[in-house]
Amino acid sequence: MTLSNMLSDPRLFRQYAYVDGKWTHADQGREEAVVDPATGEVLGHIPLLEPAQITAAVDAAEAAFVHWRALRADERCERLLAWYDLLQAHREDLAILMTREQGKPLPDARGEVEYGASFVRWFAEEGKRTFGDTIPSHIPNAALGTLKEPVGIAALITPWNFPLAMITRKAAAAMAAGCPVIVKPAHETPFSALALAELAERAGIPAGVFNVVLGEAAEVSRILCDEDRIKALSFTGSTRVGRLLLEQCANSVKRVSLELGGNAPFIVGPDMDPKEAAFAAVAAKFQTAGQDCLAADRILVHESLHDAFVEHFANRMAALTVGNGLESEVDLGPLIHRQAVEKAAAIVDDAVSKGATLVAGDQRQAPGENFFMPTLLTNVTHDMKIWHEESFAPVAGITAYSDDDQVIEMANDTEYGLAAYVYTHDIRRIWKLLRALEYGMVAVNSVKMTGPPVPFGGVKHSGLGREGGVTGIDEYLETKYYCLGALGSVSGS
Ligand SMILES: NC(=O)c1ccc[n+]([C@@H]2O[C@H](COP(=O)([O-])OP(=O)(O)OC[C@H]3O[C@@H](n4cnc5c(N)ncnc54)[C@H](O)[C@@H]3O)[C@@H](O)[C@H]2O)c1
Ligand SMILES: N[C@@H](CC=O)C(=O)O
Repeated sequence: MTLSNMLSDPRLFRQYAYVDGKWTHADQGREEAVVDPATGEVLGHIPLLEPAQITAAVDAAEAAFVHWRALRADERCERLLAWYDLLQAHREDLAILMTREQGKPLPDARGEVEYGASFVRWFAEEGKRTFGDTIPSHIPNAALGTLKEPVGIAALITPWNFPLAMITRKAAAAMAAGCPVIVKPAHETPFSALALAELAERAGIPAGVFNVVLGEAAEVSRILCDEDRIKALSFTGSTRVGRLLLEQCANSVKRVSLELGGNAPFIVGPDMDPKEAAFAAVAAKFQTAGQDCLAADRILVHESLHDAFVEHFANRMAALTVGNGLESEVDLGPLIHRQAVEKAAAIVDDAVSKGATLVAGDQRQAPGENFFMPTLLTNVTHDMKIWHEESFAPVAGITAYSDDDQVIEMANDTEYGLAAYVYTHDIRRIWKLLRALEYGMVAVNSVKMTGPPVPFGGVKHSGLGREGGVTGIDEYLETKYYCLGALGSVSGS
C-alpha cells in the first residue's frame, strides 16, 4: 500500500523541503528516492536542494529571528504547546511514517513519537525559566547581573535511527530559547522531519522559524558549518561525521553540540539473578534492532554466573521475532540498509576469526536482504572489532570478568563514553562503579534511562554538551553580563 494511503491525514506525507514556510522543490530538479528498508519499496522522493537554496533557508531564518526572539517566552510556549498537541493528535500517522522509512516496529515508533513530543512540551515550559543572575557588585554604586539571550540561528543535523525525537530534542530547546532552526535530517528518513514541519505550520510557528533542508549531506553540512549567520550547530550521529563537522565549524567559531556514538558496557555483578540480568540485557541490546546509541554493546558478566547468564540470554533472544515492523508481534525490524547488514556480518566474522564463540545467529533465517538475525557471541575480547566499534546491529557480545577493578578497566577500554548499565544490588559496588565509569550516563538496575528531564550526553568521543533536562536549553542561549554603573548609592552592592 502506498504510504499516503496508509495515513488518515495524507498531507503529513510531504515530498518537498520546507523553507520559509513554503514547500520547496529542488531548483535543478535533482531528487533522491526514499526506500522502505523492510521491503525495498520506494516510498517517495525528496528534492536535493542547490547551495543557493540552503543559503535562502539561512536568509529566511535570519528574517524570522527578529520576530521570534521578540515574542515573550510565554507566547513561544503557547505555539510550542500547540505543536505538541498536534504531534499527539497525529501520533498514529507519525508512527506509520516512521516505521515505513526507518523500519522499527510500530509499537516502538509510537513510543518514539511520544518520546519526541515530550521534549516539545518540556522545552515549551523551560523557555519560561531562562533566568539570569543578580551578581553582588564589587564595583561601587553599580548593579551587576546577567541576561540570557537566544544565540541565533541553529543548524540541526540528525540521524536516521530516531528520525523524530532527535529533531525535537534539539528544535524544541532552540525554538523555546528564541532561535529559528534549520534541520538537515538523514536522507534515509526525511519524512518524519517533513511531517514535523507540516504540524509546526499548523501550530502557528511562523515562517522561517522551523525549516527542513534536504540535499547532498556533505554539501549541505559544509554550507551550514561555514555560514557565519548560523551561531549554533547541534549534531547527532556518528563520531566520524561529528569530528568532521567540529572541524568545519572552526572558521565560523560557532557553538557546537555533539551527540555521537556509544558503545555501552552492560555490567552484571556476581550478586545478580542471572535470569533477571539476562532479560534486562536483551532489552538493552535489541531495541531498534541494535541501532541505538544506548545499545548494550559489550556485556560483561561476572565469571560466577557467566554460563547461566548466557543460557538465559540465548533463550530470551531466541524468542525475539524478526520481520516487517508493520506486522504485529515483531520485535526487530530490518537494519537501515544493506551496508549495515554487511557491516554486522563483518563484525561477527572478525570476532569468530579471533576466537569468539558463535552461540546463536543464523542469517539463513533472515526474512529479507536488509534483515540481520539476533546474534550472540561469547568469549569476546578487546582485540575484536565488536569490542571497539559500535556494531549498530543486533549482535551481542559477552565477556566474563573476575573482579570489580577488572570490569572497570574493561568497561572504560573504549573511545566512547555515552552510557553504561550496571546490574547489581550491592550498594558499595554500585557506588564504586558509578564513580569509576567514564560515561556521561550510568543506569543502575534499569534499562530505561532517557526522557525530557534528563541531561542526555556523553564524554570522551561520544560528544560535547547535553540535551534535554534543565540545561539542554543552555546550548541555545548566550549569557550577557551587564554592569549598570554610576547609579548613586546602591545599598548592599
Ligand atoms: N548520542 C546520541 O544521542 C545519539 C543518538 C542517535 C544516534 N547516535 C549515533 O548516530 C550514529 C548513527 O546515525 P547515522 O548513521 O545517521 O550517523 P551519520 O553520522 O552517518 O549521519 C548523521 C547525519 O550526518 C549526515 N552526514 C553523513 N555524512 C556526512 C558528511 N560526510 N558530512 C556531513 N554530514 C554528513 C547524515 O546525512 C545525517 O544527517 C551512531 O553512531 C549513533 O550512536 C547518537
Ligand atoms: N535512544 C537514544 C537515541 C540513540 O540512538 C535516545 O533516547 O536519545
